Amino acid sequence: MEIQRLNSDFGIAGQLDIFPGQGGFPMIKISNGSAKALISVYGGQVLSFQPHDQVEDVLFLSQQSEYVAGKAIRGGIPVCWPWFGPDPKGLQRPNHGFVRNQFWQIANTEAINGAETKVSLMFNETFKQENTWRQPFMLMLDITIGTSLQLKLTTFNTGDKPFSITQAFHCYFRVGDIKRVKVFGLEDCDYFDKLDQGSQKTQHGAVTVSREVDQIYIDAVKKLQIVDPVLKRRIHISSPNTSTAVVWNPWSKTSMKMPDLANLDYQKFICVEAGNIAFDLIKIQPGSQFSLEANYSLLAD
Ligand SMILES: O=P(O)(O)OC[C@H]1O[C@H](O)[C@H](O)[C@@H](O)[C@@H]1O
Repeated sequence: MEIQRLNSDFGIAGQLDIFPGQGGFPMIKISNGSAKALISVYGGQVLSFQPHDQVEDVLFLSQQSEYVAGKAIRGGIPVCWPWFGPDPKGLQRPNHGFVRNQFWQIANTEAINGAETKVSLMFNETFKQENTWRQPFMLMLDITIGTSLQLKLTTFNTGDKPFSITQAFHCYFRVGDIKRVKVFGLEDCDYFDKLDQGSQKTQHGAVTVSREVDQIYIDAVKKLQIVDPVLKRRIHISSPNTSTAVVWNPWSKTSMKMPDLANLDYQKFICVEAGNIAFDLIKIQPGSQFSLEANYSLLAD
C-alpha cells in the first residue's frame, strides 16, 4: 500500500507519520518538541501549525473544505504558482495556478533535532498539459516545523528558455475576531484595490477589516505583524524576497457564495499573503532558480 511505503521511506519514529487523511489524501502529521503540524501532500499545503504554547492553531482550515482531486483545499497555506490570481493569459486555467490542485511528492524528511522537523516536497516538470504550462521546471517546497514555521519554495528552470512567474503563500491565519484584528507593516504603502477596479490607493495606519477586502500592497516591507487581541497573540511574518503582499477577507456576502466555507467563517480568519504578485514578476533564466521564503512566528501579548 502506498501509505505504508511512504511511511517506511519517510516516517520518523515518534515525530513524523504519514496517514490517509480526508478524501484518502496522504497527510503528514508532525509532533516534535516545539509544535505539531499537518501537511497535505495534495497541494503541498500546510493545513495546521500549532506551537505547544498555543491554545489555538495558527492557521484556519475550513470544516467544509473539499478533498477532491482538481479542487483546492480551503485553508492552511495553499501555494499559488506559477501565477497568482486569475489566469494571466485568459485561457481559463485555474485561479492561482495549478500546483495547489495536484499531488506533490515527498522528496525528503529530516529530524533536525528533537525540536525541528523538515519536510521537502517536490513537484516536477513531468506535469505538462496542453494549455496549462509548457515550460520545464522543478519546484521544491521546504517546510520546517519548529517554534516558528519556515517555508521555502524554490523554482528551478530546467528548460532552455526563460520563464516568468508570480507566486504566493496564501496563508489563512486563524484569528479570534476579524473585526478586532490589525495588520501592521503596510502603513503608507500603496495598494491596488481589487474590489474597486484595481484602483491605486494609499494605506493610512494599520490595516483593519470591517467589510470585504482584497488588496494587493506594493513596495511592502518584508516584515508584517498581525495583532489579535482576542487570541492575545501577534503573528510575525517575514519574507525577504518579496515586495508585494495581499490582504483578503471575503466577509459575509461573498462567503455565502463559497460552498467550501461556512457562512460565519469569515470572522475567524484573515489571509495575509506574502509573495511576488502582480507587477512583482520574477523572471527565471534557464539553469537558474529563485526562492520565495517566509517565516511565521508568534509572540504572546
Ligand atoms: O477562491 P480562491 O481561488 O482560493 O481565491 C481566494 C482569494 O485569493 C486571493 O486572496 C485573491 O486576492 C482573491 O481575489 C481571491 O478571491
